[in-house]
Order: sequence, then structure tokens, then C-alpha cells
Amino acid sequence: MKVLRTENLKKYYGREENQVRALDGVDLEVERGEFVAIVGTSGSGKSTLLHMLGGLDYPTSGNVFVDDKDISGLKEDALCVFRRRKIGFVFQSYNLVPVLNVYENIVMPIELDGSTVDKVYVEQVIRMLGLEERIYSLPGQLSGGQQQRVAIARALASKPAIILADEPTGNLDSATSQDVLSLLKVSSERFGQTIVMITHNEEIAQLADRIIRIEDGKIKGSKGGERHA
Ligand SMILES: Nc1ncnc2c1ncn2[C@@H]1O[C@H](COP(=O)(O)OP(=O)(O)OP(=O)(O)O)[C@@H](O)[C@H]1O
Repeated sequence: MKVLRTENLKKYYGREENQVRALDGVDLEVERGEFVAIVGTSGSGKSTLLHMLGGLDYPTSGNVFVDDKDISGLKEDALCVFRRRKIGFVFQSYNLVPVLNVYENIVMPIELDGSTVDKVYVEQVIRMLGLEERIYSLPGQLSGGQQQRVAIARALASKPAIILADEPTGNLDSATSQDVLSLLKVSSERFGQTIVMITHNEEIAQLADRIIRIEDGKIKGSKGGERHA
């Protein structure tokens, strides 16, 4: 089943001679459980696409379907609930709350949603990401790699169907990047989650089931995907 689908998705910024066609007719399908890497030069439209897939912004035209539900027409309130329930975001800037400890950061989105924390599951995620000795630490007491793992744990904790990651290892050295990505991959496989990840790093992209290349707001190529073909 297609967990994500876009139809002739367009996002234009600005008007007339200043208009930028950040996305210019993107048709994309992602299977449940698939790990997709999005690559492309700077300014090609990768972040814009991720924002549209996650309902962080509205398309100019076209549609985004998540689990066959068209989210393009949802009002802001409904989009907000949709994001909290369905999507885990991992950004390059970890967006951790500095005054909350690691555990509190990880469960924060669940509590914001008024849901009950599945403690057994969250502990499993924490162990898998090697954070069990750090749950009482504040983000400022952690290394970049550890903070990134907390951001990943937070994205996984509410068991979202989809994880959207924008350069999740952008600030990390190569060895740590590989570790963090392997963990993300293993955890998503174990819990049947779908990952769409932007990266500039070809080595990191190779970890994905499929690589989608974007140029000038259009999909120029797609490689891999045999596993789900
Ligand atoms: N809020 C905005 N207002 C105007 N133009 C924007 C806005 N956001 C993005 N753009 C433009 O849209 C195009 C695509 O930007 P986007 O951030 O999606 O590219 P990207 O592939 O993610 O780039 P990078 O790899 O540098 O992050 C660029 O030309 C950018 O300048």
C-alpha cells in the first residue's frame, strides 16, 4: 500500500518575475515500510517537498495523500493533529528543549497530544538508540551524535507511520552519521515505519531502499526499490 503519494504537486514562491518554482509537478509514491533518500543540489526543492509531505506548508496546486487521505485541503488545526499523529520529524537542528531532560524531550510530543506514553515501547527505543544511561541528562550535556539520537528517539516514540528527516546527520562526522542512520533504519524496520530522508551524502543515500533525485523542482530519477517493486 502507498503510504505517501503526491499528484502533480507544485509549490511556487513569489510572483511574476520573482517567482521560484520550488516544486514543479512532482508525482511520487512511497510504499509502507520503504526507506527513501531524496538527493539533489542546493535549491532543487528537497526541503520544500519534505515540508509538503509533512503538512508543514500548503502546496500551490496538486495533492498530497497520506494513507490515501488528501491532506492538501486540511485546515491548520486539522493539519497540526495530523502531523502529531502520523509524522515524526528529524531535522538537522535537533530542536530539543534545553530545559527538559532526555526522557522528557522524547515523550514531549506524546504528552502534547494528550496521549498515553507506551513506556515499554519508549524504553525499547531508548535502549536501541543507546540512550539508557542518559535519560536524566539535559541536551546541553550531550554530544551532537547523542542529541541527534534523542531527536530520532523522539520521532520514533509516538510510533508515527512516517518519519521525515531533513539532513538528519548534517552536523555529524561520517562514522557517527553511519551509526545514527543504521539505528534509524533498524528501528523503522522493526516497527514498520516509512522513512523519507533528505541527504547530500551519497554514502548515506546508499543505505536507503530507493534514491530519488530532484532537479529544479522535478523528479529526475529514481534508483533502487527492488525490495518493494
Ligand atoms: N519561503 C520561501 N520563500 C521564497 N523562496 C523559497 C522559500 N523556501 C524555499 N524557496 C526557494 O525554493 C527553492 C527550493 O528550495 P528548497 O529549500 O526546497 O531547496 P533544497 O533542495 O532543500 O536546498 P538545500 O539543499 O540548499 O537545503 C529555492 O530556490 C529556494 O530559494
